[in-house]
Amino acid sequence: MEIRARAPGKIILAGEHAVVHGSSAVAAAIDLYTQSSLHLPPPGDGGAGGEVEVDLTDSGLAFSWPCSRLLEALGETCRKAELQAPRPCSPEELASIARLVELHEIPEAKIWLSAGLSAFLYLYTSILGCRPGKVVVSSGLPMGAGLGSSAAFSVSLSGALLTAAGVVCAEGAVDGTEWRLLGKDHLELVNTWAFQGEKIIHGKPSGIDNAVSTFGSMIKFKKGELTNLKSGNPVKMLITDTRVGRNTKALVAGVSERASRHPDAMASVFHAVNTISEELSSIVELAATDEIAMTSKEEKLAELMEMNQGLLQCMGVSHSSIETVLRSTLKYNLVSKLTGAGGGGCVLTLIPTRILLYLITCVAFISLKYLRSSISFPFS
Ligand SMILES: Nc1ncnc2c1ncn2[C@@H]1O[C@H](COP(=O)(O)OP(=O)(O)OP(=O)(O)O)[C@@H](O)[C@H]1O
Ligand SMILES: C[C@@](O)(CCO)CC(=O)[O-]
Ligand SMILES: [Mg+2]
Repeated sequence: MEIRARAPGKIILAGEHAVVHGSSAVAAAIDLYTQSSLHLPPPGDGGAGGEVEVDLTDSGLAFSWPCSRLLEALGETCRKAELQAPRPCSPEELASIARLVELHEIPEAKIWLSAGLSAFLYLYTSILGCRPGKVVVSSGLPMGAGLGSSAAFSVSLSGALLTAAGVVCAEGAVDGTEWRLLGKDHLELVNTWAFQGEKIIHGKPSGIDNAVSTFGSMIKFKKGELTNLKSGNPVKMLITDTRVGRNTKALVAGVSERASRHPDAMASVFHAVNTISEELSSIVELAATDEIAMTSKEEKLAELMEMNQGLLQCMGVSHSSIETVLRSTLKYNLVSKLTGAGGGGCVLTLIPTRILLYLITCVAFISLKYLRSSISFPFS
């Protein structure tokens, strides 16, 4: 049996980090996905002699554990958890899982994979027990770059595993693709499991990344509550990857440490971010119908993104590579902000309609010129 599930990455338009401390944030799914393909041998095949395998195709590494070894190390977990209500991974269980991951020598340059492997082992053994199987993971998302690769990993894995366990199943088709969607209740369950995976990778996630990866579209998120945002006119964003690697867990911990050193100052920063996210989400929802409204909507969005970036600098999560992108885009009067955990990773730049119209006019002008010269050429 083969089951395939995919989940998208995301951008955060406003509110990252502050959302961990209770502020609102706004995020949107993007069309880059992580896919998990689960292969299960027929029941009775492999048995206690079988293995649990994971093939991480993007990093070119594969890992496996004999089922008997997993059963010995995890005992209770391998008797399968209550699937409708996942329990958090206890520190003892996490320590046992870490020892299982350490059985493999992961190259130093790819040691960051160990968090993803721990999340994999937790989700696999909690949902399917210690039965043999193989998962192949592939992704179009850059890993550790602020586009929610860890959440897409946890959501696609949870989707495939819960489908195999028979507790969720796909319903309607996604327009124009071979993919089918899960119903609302099933998505809720996938999201709850994926959040447990995110906790293993991130330490203290707010839940925004797994929520937007599970439910898609554009959302406002505050203290675990999700509101769908209906955006009339889509805004265009350019995503620049600084290619500076960083780790969300460490950055989130750094902000919490700063907050405990300067509680009042940081509370004001988080409050300001909350106001920005609230205002941004209401602007997004304003149905812009004519050109003037669209322009003023973009101007407001740009200003709010600029203010949010300033507050992210206050939190200590910007980086010289991010500042270079900010300066470069500012030369063209374009506003940018980091997205996701910062410290490197990706930067968003709002591309206003005026620039798009300018680009379209340039392309039209160039093709017109080319057309004229190609027509006139034979006569000249
Ligand atoms: N396709 C994948 N294969 C294996 N591990 C993955 C994959 N995608 C994500 N991971 C795990 O997630 C980690 C990256 O998560 P991290 O939260 O640091 O960055 P991100 O999710 O890309 O960015 P952000 O959280 O800011 O949106 C990797 O180090 C790895 O452990
Ligand atoms: C930095 C953060 O706010 C967003 C990471 O994409 C962490 C989180 O909310 O879990
Ligand atoms: Mg992440």
